[in-house]
Amino acid sequence: MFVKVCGLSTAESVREAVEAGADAVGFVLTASPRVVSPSQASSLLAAVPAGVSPIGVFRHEPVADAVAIARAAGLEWIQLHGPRSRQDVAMVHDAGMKLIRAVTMGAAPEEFEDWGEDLLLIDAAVPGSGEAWDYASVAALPALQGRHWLLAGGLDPVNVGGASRAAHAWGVDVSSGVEASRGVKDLAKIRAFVHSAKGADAPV
Ligand SMILES: O=C(O)c1ccccc1NCC(=O)[C@H](O)[C@H](O)COP(=O)(O)O
Repeated sequence: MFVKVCGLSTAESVREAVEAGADAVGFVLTASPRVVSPSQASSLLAAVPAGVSPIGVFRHEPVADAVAIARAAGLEWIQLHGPRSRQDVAMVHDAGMKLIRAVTMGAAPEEFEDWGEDLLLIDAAVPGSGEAWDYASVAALPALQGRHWLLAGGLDPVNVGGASRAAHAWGVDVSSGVEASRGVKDLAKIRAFVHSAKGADAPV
């Protein structure tokens, strides 16, 4: 199970996610209670070892702006929320970067198709809201079969196992569910989430 922990803003929280076994860490570079500046994100990279992917998260920014900001921060991966096109995916790759394309669980069927992104992320209606949804509703979508995609929205250390199994997810992403209060990460919850998620696809 691939695990991404998002909305990290301190070196301690990055280290906790990495030591727990996270595969990716997310830095929010758009309007959010979790926002970090490009220079803060750049500093946090010191706590990210090779083999763990640091990802810059954007919402309404045009692709060119997101690419420029991520590049200034030293990031090679970006995560784009908001309405996007196949041309946007190509622009990210033409810039030499990798892409997580985020769609909401109620998106039109064509948005779940493979547009060439490196990973698809299926989220609640409002990103970073901590809002749970009917995870099983995407399990049988033909466009997802055999794909690498991340489940997000309202996950926490307790529900991640059942949610990922219900959705047939390849990986998971969390932010609110590992916080003590909005925008403030809880180190014990980060560790518990990564361990729960990593154990979720083990035989029971
Ligand atoms: O975290 C935010 O505030 C945010 C703002 C704008 C775009 C994306 C944002 N977060 C993305 C994520 O944290 C995750 O990809 C995902 O939405 C998980 O959210 P949560 O339900 O809080 O676990």
